[in-house]
Amino acid sequence: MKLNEKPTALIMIFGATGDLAKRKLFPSLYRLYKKGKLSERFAVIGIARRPLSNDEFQANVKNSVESAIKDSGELEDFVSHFYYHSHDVTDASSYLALKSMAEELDTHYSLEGNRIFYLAMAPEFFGTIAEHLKADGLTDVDGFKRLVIEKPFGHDLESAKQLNKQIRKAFSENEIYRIDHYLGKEMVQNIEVIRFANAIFEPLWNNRYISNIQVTSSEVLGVEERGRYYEKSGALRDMVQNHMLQMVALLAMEPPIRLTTDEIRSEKVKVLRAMRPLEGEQVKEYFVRGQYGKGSMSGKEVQAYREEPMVDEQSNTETYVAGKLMIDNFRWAGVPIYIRTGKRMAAKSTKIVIQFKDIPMNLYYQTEQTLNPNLLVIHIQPEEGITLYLNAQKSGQNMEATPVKLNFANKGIDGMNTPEAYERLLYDCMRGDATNFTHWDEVALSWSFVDKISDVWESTKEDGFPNYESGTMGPREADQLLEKDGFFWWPVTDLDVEEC
Ligand SMILES: NC(=O)C1=CN([C@@H]2O[C@H](COP(=O)(O)OP(=O)(O)OC[C@H]3O[C@@H](n4cnc5c(N)ncnc54)[C@H](OP(=O)(O)O)[C@@H]3O)[C@@H](O)[C@H]2O)C=CC1
Ligand SMILES: O=C1O[C@H](COP(=O)(O)O)[C@@H](O)[C@H](O)[C@H]1O
Repeated sequence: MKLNEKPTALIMIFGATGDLAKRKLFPSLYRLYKKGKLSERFAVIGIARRPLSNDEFQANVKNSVESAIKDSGELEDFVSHFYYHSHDVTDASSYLALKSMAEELDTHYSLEGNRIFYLAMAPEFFGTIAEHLKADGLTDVDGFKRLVIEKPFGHDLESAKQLNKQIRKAFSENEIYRIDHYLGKEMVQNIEVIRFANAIFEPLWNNRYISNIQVTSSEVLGVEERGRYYEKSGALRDMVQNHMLQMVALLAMEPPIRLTTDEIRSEKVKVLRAMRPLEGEQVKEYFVRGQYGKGSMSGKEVQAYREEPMVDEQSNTETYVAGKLMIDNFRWAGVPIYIRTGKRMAAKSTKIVIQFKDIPMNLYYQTEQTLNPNLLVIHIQPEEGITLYLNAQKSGQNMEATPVKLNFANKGIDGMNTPEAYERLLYDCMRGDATNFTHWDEVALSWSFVDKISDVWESTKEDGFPNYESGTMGPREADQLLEKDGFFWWPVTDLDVEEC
């Protein structure tokens, strides 16, 4: 399907009264509609247990769009495409009613039998829903059928395999769209373009010129209302297994022979296969875990993780992870890729810093001082852009090198907000482009890497928890992880350097 084509489909959202649907899915569908990317030939069935009429459901959709988007208009037309079906997904008898509703809407909107099943529900229901969809004939369609699955995809490799087996009974691999919303972010998608469309970077993108890479995704928010889920997940499963490893795969992969879904995925898989697995004692050497204690954030006292709702007061769950990854292949041998992510940190920031190796000698002026290394910084969020830190002679200075920066701010170009990750991903799914969704092989490899770490962490209680104060950048051990290699974490705030 071409980029400007307007897809036609019936979208069934399971979990349509939940938080994700309200905050992300409805506003994203609205943006697509408003931009003319959805044809008039679409319909949405919202599915959840609570009884709602179509009118009540449409009012909910309207409210959620209005709260997310300031200048929303044309809402009546938009919400008229939404229908509601009250249904307990564990109740086998109610799928047939859903089927006849789907068929009516298919005819009414001429949807050509295209169906998207979006599972915005707790993962324990994913397998059951997929099996019922097949058993009751909802997947017997003339057009395409696609299953969109939210994270977490399993709790470990074993449970992920089980889940995959269940959903594969009803959908083939190329009909499954596993969401990793980081892959929908503008600047995450830009990693490939920065690397493969610039003659100045690709030749340097290897262990001869890069000394280390740092990927940070820090959050200011704590665990909020998600204690029940987070207690079983922790930062390793919640962020590292998916978003962090996906960013690493994009940074480290070889250029694909073509920009097709299969070729890109196959290169990412090779990176994940080349990641050095960690066993036993090595986990301690390469990974650091943390848990936030109380602290002060923007002048307000906040409570420790162990005091959050639905969290065990002796919890051993990590809210912070820092790690060193080694990709044992020809391009990356010897280059550490450091990752860190955590909650209740000093700033909300996702950033990638590529630190280049020092030049062999400093010819300039204060030769006893080393020059600042060249850095390429990819700002994923909240700001979006690229900064290149160079050394240059400042006017008036004689043969003296000073650090300067070249800045490209993505949002500064036309003042427009870049599309929400979910907006892109929904559109991609409707168009049948699975490039920015994770293939089963990537999921499996990520789990097998992460499982080794969680096995060790779960069998050894961390006595020092909580080990970082809310409002800081994590535990001291995370700094030591880099210090022992002769590096340090670059700050997530901009370096105080003059712009050229
Ligand atoms: N919220 C977010 O920002 C994010 C969420 N996710 C993932 O998205 C999924 C949904 O999350 P979220 O929206 O936060 O969850 P919520 O708990 O807010 O919503 C759950 C939804 O499922 C429905 N539901 C629960 N049990 C049943 C049942 N037996 N039959 C039919 N419907 C049922 C609920 O409605 P009712 O009670 O009326 O049945 C509700 O609509 C999860 O997998 C989560 O991990 C992923 C990333 C971000
Ligand atoms: O998937 C998740 O991501 C969010 C962070 O996403 P971001 O787009 O705001 O960076 C995280 O808060 C959440 O715990 C996790 O489940």
